[in-house]
Amino acid sequence: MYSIPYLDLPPLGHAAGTVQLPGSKSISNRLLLLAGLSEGTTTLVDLLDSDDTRVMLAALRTLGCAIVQDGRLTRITGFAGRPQVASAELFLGNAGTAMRPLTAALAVLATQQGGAAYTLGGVKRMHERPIGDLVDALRGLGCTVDCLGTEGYPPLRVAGGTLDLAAPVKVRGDVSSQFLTALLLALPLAATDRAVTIEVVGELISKPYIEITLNLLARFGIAVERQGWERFVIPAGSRYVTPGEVHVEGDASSASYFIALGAIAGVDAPVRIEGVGAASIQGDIRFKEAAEAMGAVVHAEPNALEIRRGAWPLKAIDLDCNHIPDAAMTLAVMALYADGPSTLRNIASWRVKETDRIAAMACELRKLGATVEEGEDFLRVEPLARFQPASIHTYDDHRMAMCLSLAAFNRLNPAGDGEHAVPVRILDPKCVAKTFPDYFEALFSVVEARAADIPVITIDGPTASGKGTLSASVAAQLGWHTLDSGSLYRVTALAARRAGVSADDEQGLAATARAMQLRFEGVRVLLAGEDVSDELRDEAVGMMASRISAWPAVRAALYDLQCGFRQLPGLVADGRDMGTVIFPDAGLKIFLTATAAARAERRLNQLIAKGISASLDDLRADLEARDERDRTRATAPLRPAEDALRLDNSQLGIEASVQQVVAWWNARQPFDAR
Ligand SMILES: Nc1ncnc2c1ncn2[C@@H]1O[C@H](COP(=O)(O)OP(=O)(O)OP(=O)(O)O)[C@@H](O)[C@H]1O
Ligand SMILES: Nc1ccn([C@H]2C[C@H](O)[C@@H](COP(=O)(O)O)O2)c(=O)n1
Repeated sequence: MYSIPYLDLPPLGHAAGTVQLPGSKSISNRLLLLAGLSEGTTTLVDLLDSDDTRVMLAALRTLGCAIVQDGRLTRITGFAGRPQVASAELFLGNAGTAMRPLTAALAVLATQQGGAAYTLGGVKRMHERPIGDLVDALRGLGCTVDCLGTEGYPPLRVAGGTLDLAAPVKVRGDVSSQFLTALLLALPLAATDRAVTIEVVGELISKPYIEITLNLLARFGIAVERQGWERFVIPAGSRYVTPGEVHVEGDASSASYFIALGAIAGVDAPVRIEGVGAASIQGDIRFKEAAEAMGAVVHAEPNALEIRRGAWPLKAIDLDCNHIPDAAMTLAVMALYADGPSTLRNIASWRVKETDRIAAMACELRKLGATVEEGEDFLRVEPLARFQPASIHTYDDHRMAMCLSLAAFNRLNPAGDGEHAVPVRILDPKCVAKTFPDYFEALFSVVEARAADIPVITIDGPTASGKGTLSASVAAQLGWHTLDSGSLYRVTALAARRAGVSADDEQGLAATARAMQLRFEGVRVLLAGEDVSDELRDEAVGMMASRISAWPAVRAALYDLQCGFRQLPGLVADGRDMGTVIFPDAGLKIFLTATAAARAERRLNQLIAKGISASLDDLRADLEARDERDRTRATAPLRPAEDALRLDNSQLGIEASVQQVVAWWNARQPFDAR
């Protein structure tokens, strides 16, 4: 996951490959609650691991469930309708799928257990999301529910009361279907002696989510009788019975981003999505039909989808999106690539989600340059001929981040010239943790970008100037990859030494460099499967690396390997010739220096930390000799690129150096501060 303030997406190109979807959030949190309420142990396979499921798991633990997580399996031993604690304060983040059903379940349980009292709260936005319709329904049933802040909003306290099930329980269905889901999940706890009827007031929205609820209830032994979409009867004698093992299918809403990706960029080969398909019980699977209406070519298997681009530009649509409320957001961004204005209707529920998604989507699409009309319950988006670079606010809303990432395909824009392309900055990218923590990693694994579009910062300089340290920290701040090019010369030196190849044998060394079987695992370097990272830092290996790196054939042998590190979303490369030879088109080049005295002292401290003693004078003499050789060799000598910025960190701390480089980088980016 990218836990950084912003992630810049360079202009992206074609897409192909396979994505494994994380488990469905809606199914995961429903299953967790059902397992928690049941007697016995339920094993959930491929449960979603995200912010929203973590708060549900924590709440269930607090209430007395035993939970064991073991790889793909989560085993939950339920509290069988009797929480182990009579009072608890539950923090539920911004997870509506936890807040609503837990409120209902605990309100009902609190009526059955004298003295029980539970409070349920979350983050600030959760306290702005209405829950009044559910509170009214529960109070109508005889539960005692207090709103601790604003009436009709969390935080809530449920405590005591007397259930009266004689009359049907009434609940509004036109703001959020989660209120009905909450009652459907909670009321089997009360339907022991008599059937309980729920009546929906108003037109029920998001019906597919109710189908998921009914489907999962059935698996736990509760066969709800549905009478149209107005009445639901929970049979007398209801009792939750664990089905044993349940597999969590992939998240159909999350699939929408990759379906869109195939429709926009699946040009030569399809994008394959595994984990969800035609057999899905999730309503958002019908996003597939909306994408097909826009031109996508979709091949559906029971548990997988393959998507290719069909019509291009995409076809504009005018669609009632009530049946795919979450996935429909993705259509708003696809509309930028369409052949006319697209209208998404019946989406009023967007306004009470993680953020007011109609307002947020309109605002962010306009930043890209789009013309957008926003109504109480609709959004009309015109195709965009020329995208503007934009810094996208994500409103702590995972779907805003994932949808807007699709704007990075603007190089493919059918109304564009194929040349004009802009990056997209996604602010607070870690908000995807709510449902899809590794979304951006998954995206980068199936998309391509022109090498020239992938940003590079080079950091060259003499030995022990702090290149590696600076490079790693800048890369961590930007979410980029690193290339420690010195380690490639060092590993060549080590491989040659082991193979008995002389430092004077240019062709033998080049052959050694080409034949090396290397693997990089983070900062670790593996040579023929052996982790040689520590050995590479030997002073003798460094000295030999300096000698062999003077040979043009050795440098040529390592050229392609180094270029291959230029991968999405960006690269910070350090060495001697990064800015002059390997990445001459880098967007920012730094020449990092420090006095020989400072560098020798840093090296000494490094050795002392490793328990190795050395003389400061010897170290200084060695590094000066190495610098001299690196500077004076004929091929790719150590020198600043003409357009490099110089940074002397003799007196500048690591953090200050990092902030300086990031500031230089940002000053060159096209994003404004909106
Ligand atoms: N600005 C700084 N101030 C003080 N110490 C620093 C600074 N930058 C780096 N160092 C320290 O200097 C030492 C050498 O840093 P580093 O290994 O990053 O240098 P390098 O240029 O990559 O070296 P080499 O060329 O040998 O690979 C490390 O112990 C590091 O913590
Ligand atoms: N781009 C590079 C990187 C390194 N070298 C050579 C010269 C250095 O003395 C030696 C070891 O590098 P270090 O790990 O100390 O950065 O490798 C080079 O020629 N070009």
